[in-house]
This record gives sequence, structure tokens and C-alpha cells, in this order.
Amino acid sequence: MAGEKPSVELCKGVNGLDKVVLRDARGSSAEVYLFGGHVTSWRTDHREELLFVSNKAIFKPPKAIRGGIPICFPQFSSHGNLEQHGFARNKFWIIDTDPPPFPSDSSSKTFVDLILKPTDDDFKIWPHSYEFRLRVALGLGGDLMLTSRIRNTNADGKPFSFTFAYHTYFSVSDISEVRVEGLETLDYLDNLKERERFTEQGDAITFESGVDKIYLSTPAKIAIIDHEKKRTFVLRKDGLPDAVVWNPWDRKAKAMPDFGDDEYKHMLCVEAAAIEKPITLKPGEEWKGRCVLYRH
Ligand SMILES: O=P(O)(O)OC[C@H]1O[C@@H](O)[C@H](O)[C@@H](O)[C@@H]1O
Repeated sequence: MAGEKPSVELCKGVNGLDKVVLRDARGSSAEVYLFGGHVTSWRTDHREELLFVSNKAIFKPPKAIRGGIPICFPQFSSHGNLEQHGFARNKFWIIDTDPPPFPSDSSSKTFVDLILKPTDDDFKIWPHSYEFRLRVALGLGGDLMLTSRIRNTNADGKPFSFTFAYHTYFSVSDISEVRVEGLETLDYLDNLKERERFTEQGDAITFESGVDKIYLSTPAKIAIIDHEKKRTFVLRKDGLPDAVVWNPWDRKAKAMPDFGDDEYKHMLCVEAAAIEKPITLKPGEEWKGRCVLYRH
């Protein structure tokens, strides 16, 4: 497929929802739904899908799409007054045709810029004015780059705080054949034990039961090694100190209406996040959080 022209195309996805399809010159691609600013597909130049999306995913607003890369903002999980994982994943974003320049992002020409701003109704839920700019880009080697820029545009002088995650669902062959590297020996908050703090023991992270952990102060690079597929994902992040690792396993899978009973075997969420220390912005201030996914 080499030699194709890079393209960025707005078209209709499932249930007529708008999506943007990015294709690079070598044939790698990504798809982003305007609903949620939600990446639902990332494929190699051999058309191999790298993200997991449930066969039972409901592409019906306001329910967030199960799989891909939901954006959790301004609240990760259920800690806070807002709905689980905040509202950004349930909103319709628009294409930002005139974003402020990205100083360090000049290598990719295959990208889309989205923007989310609050409506009057949104103020009732979260009384802050903000501009959330999301750039989804395909790099020259087929890597997928997500950059979020969040600005406080409050006119009343008030700061705001938020937590954040790129809730990435990686597609894996078999969860029992997967190992995560980069998080061993770190402290984590266990969401299955009321966020009690523990220290990870052992040299490698493997999976034999449900996991829902927030690793703290993690390195910039995390690897997800799929032995069966002989495939490694590398996640690089910037501005996002924490990393969530989630797999619901069988019992929770059965309780989720938009997730197949056995699908937990074929996915693993590893999420670049800022959770333990919420980000606080004064009016006029901007925060940037970036996550780049590679496949080897
Ligand atoms: O079902 P949701 O709202 O998409 O959340 C899925 C999971 O997302 C994870 O990031 C959380 O750590 C889990 O606690 C949560 O169950």
C-alpha cells in the first residue's frame, strides 16, 4: 500500500456519526469520532487493527463508545461530583480549523484538530469555561500521537482543577500471554481496594485476574508485550505522570452490557493519566498532555 497519498477525510461512521479518517502515505490509518473526540481505530500499513473496540459497543450518544481511546476529562473515574470519567467522552467535539501552532509537532502532516468548549447547559454540571484542543496525528512510522491542550478561559478569575486520562484499549491476542514493562516496583492505588496504596512486587506485570490500578509517578515509556502475537506496543507520555492498568476480567465483563463476556481476554487498558495530583489552571493558563503509541 506504499505510495498512497496521505489524507484526512470526514465521513460517516456507525449510526451515521461523523468520523475523521486519517491515512498516511504508507497506508497506516486512524479513525476519530467527533462524538467524544474518540479514537476508535489505529491500523498498521498491513491494515492490522491495534486498538480494541467491543463487538457490543453502542455507538449511541450519550453513552461513551466501549473501546478505542476515550478521553477522561475533567474527572477520572468516580472520584468527584461528576459522572464516571467526566463528560468529554460524551460530548460532540468540532473540528478546529484554526488551532494555535504546535511548536514541536511539525513532522506529521496527517492530523486532525478537534475542540471542545462548554455550552450554557454544561456550566450547570461544571461551572468553568475552558477550551480543550485535541490533536490526533499519525506519525511517519505509523505511530499514533494524541496531544491535549486545555486552557482555562474563566472570565471570573477562578482557577479550576481536573484529572485526566487517555483511556487506551489495546488489542491483545490473549491477556494471559501479555506482560507490561515499566511499572514494576512502583507504588499504585488499587481501585479494587478503595484506592489503598501498595507497592508493586515482582519483576514483570502479568494478568491472572481482574486489575484496576493507578500506578503513580511512572516513567515516560511503558511497554505492553504480547508474546503470542509477537507484538509490542510502546506508550510514551509527557505531562501525564500516572498510568492506569485495567482489565475487568470475566465477572465484571458479564455485568457490562456493551462488552462481550469473553472479550476481556482480548484487551488491556493502559492509560496515560494525571490523577493523583489534579492539574490546576488559573485563567489564561494552558496544560498540555501527550501520549504517543508505537507498535513494534
Ligand atoms: O465503564 P467505564 O465508565 O468506561 O469505565 C471502565 C473502567 O475504566 C478504568 O479506567 C477504571 O479504572 C475502572 O474503574 C472502570 O471500571
